[in-house]
Amino acid sequence: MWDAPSVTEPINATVLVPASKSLTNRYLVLAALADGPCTIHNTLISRDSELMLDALAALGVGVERTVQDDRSTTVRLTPPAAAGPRQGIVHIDCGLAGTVMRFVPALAAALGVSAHFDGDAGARVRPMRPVLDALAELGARIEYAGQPGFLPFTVHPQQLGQRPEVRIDASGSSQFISAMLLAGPALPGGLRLRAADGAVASPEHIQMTVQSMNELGATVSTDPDARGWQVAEGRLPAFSVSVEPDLSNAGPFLAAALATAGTVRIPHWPRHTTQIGGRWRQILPAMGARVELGADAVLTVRGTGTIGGIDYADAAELTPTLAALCTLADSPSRLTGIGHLRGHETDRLAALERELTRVGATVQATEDTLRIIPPATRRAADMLSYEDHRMATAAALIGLVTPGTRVENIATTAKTMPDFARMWEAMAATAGTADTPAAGAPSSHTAAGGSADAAAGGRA
Ligand SMILES: O=C(O)C1=C[C@@H](OP(=O)(O)O)[C@@H](O)[C@H](O)C1
Ligand SMILES: C=C(OP(=O)(O)O)C(=O)O
Repeated sequence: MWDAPSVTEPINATVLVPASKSLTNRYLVLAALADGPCTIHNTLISRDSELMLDALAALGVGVERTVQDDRSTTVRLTPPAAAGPRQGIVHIDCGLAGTVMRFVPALAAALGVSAHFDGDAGARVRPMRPVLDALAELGARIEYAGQPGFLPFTVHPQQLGQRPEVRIDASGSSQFISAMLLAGPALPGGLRLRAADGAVASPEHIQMTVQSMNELGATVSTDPDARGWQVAEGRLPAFSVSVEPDLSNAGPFLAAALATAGTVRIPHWPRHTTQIGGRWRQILPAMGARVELGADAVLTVRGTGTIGGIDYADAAELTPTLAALCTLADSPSRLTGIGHLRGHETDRLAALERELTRVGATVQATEDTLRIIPPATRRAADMLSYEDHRMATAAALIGLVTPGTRVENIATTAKTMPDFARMWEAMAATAGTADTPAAGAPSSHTAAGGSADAAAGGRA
């Protein structure tokens, strides 16, 4: 149990947010398909990215890392010299990382490596079937060790062949589509992929995959209806890239500005991004904040003391933070189109319903919607995190303005932000300090009452 810090005055912090999990793990996979060594600056170092690095090493990718003076990590990856059948079966631990459990089986199959996959207990119930069926359709053999369609399983690539078109049900996760697209350049004849009828989960993440691939020299096209994709076969040219800060993980810090009527600045905010966290720039003003992206790439969010409820669709991985903020609002909210979050780290709709009710909110979860009526008075509670980093950070946000809140297993934030507790405590410690313009150099502490720096992580 972690005693969440609480404040009674506005916070005033500059927060250096670590690199994006989604971009890091895409760049890592793509480096395995390049024609020479690749360099990834400001690589996220967290449980999910470590699992990906270990998986790539098991597939024959050379991995060297260097910690830079500014504490960011640069990773140099050397792809395997040639794809093709190898002796033996490699073992891959997916932890609870959706990007590892979905992206790596497709990559292993495309590289011709037989691999056994397993993960945390919570990973064994996350949906896998659509991507494994797609690999089977291309000629791989999938051997399930437990329940068919779930971890653990072994992928035997056999001889992958070409298909005119592969169809995938993407209603459970966009990662099924992303996995196949990322492996596409290494598949014989490339890939033509279509989403089967029905919803496509988290479409921003598919766009992120397509854009990252094209930026790094792959050839991926999207059908006009955004439900079909074509990937050309061919090794990517060796690349060097720098990872943006994780804008979804910026969310709880930005929300803290609203919760405390304070100010939070995030340096290195990309003006254009494929990250869904880019949407905080629209969501937070709609809830009453003042939001400004400066020419110096610092995003400044100022709380006004009023938080309005919101009716919002498709918040995807932003949902836990948003739901916590809705609990602090002065009017009800409705979050729709989030049914597939029931297959995330935990059933997030059920978990949010339970935990937000614990602090006094009236919460109703339907199959794909959350309705949240904020409590007249919040209760301090012991909030559970369900091995879910975003449930833990959502609880920290409530704790920031609800003295006595404790959060179970705050260490679960190591999935994407290992330094979260320290960063959050540093941010809380700025409560009551004077508001000053954001410092240009994010790591500088201003003397005597200036804006404190709750920095951690590296800069691009
Ligand atoms: O591809 C990615 O990096 C991700 C895709 C999304 O998954 P779903 O489509 O399963 O929601 C998102 O929620 C997850 O945090 C990261
Ligand atoms: C759903 C998430 O993670 P994963 O990549 O494990 O699917 C998430 O980070 O919100």
